[in-house]
Amino acid sequence: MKITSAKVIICAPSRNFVTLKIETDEGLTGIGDATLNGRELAVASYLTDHVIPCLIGRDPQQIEDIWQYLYKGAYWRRGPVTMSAIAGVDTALWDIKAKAANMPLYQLLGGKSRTGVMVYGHANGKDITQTVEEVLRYKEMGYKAIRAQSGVPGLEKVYGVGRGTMFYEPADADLPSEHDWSTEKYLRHTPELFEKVRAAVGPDIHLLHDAHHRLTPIEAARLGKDLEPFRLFWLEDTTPAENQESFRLIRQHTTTPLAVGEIFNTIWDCKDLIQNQLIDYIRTTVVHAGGITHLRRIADLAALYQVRTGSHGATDLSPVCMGAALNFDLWVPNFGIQEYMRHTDETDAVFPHAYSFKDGYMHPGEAPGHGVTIDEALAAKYPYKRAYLPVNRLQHDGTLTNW
Ligand SMILES: O=C(O)C(=O)C[C@H](O)[C@H](O)CO
Ligand SMILES: [Mg+2]
Repeated sequence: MKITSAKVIICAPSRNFVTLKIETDEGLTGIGDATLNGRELAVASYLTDHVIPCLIGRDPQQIEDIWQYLYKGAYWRRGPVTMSAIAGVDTALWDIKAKAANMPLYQLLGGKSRTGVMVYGHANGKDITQTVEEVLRYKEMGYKAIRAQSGVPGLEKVYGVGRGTMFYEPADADLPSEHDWSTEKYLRHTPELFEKVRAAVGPDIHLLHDAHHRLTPIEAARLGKDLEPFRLFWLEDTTPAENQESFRLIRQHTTTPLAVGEIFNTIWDCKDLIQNQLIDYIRTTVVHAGGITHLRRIADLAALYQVRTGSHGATDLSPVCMGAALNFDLWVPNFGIQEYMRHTDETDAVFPHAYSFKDGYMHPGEAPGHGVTIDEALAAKYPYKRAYLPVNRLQHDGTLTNW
């Protein structure tokens, strides 16, 4: 089999997505997600200008060799642009291989290890009362695990709290909008939020929370400690994780399980965290961590240390990524949970898919490949529209901080 052509499809049905489509001389095609929120065109250029010319004529069945060729061959390794581009190729090649085998991708990976993929949904509200109502609504919809985020008194806009309740989209402007931030206000508010949420929802629902990289290690340690009575499934992204060592300090102070990794691109970003057992869940996902081939390597390392997976699944990861991730999740032995932030109907129409949600669990479906396709004619009706994530400034003096 040979790769005869490949192209990048950029579309914006509700938000921007970058999709790589690979065609072969045997008529089989595969697609991969290569979306990098706010930097979409950089990955599109990386693929079109630098990767696609290297793919033509290669055997798409040699997934590992192509992965190594793109990773080592660039000389400049790692980084979100490179690894999202490699992920796009890798996902499309696994799609082709599974279609050639006439199997859903999870079968090719080793078959299913569980009956369904437990997912967590996003409940958020402008204040505690509204967030509690939302958590109960998610419970009613069948979710077994729910992430709770709430507006903070005295702050105008807070990460995780959108205008709508089902489709939160933080990349909301063609230049970054500016939010204000106060760690003191957030740390005062969040334990009360979880006290109320836990009391309302009962002991059996898994609760999660995302601090979105905003705290120092000692602040994170305090939050983890304050949240212990409410038995969180995980506390996510407490500190900017470039400094893997900082997790040691957090760990010394709290038994609240820790999750990190949505902005990691390779195994090198999480190697120390895993080997030193400083985290409980690794959140790397297919599109930003080099595809199925590399994610499998990360999960295997994590398994040695009883660290479980909890892949990122926000709306800026396309349904193509979601389909691939669900196949991975159904197989991976050390699965923990999968994030599931629903896409809009417009997005779902552009990316018809075999996966489905029922009673808190998802299933990738039985279609050969990863089970997601793209309606190119429909995609063409939604051209790229620049959209950036916000930035945060400290409320008291305007210093730029982590968003
Ligand atoms: O879903 C999450 O946990 C996020 O933190 C979402 C991120 O803000 C989003 O993917 C940024 O593009
Ligand atoms: Mg997050």
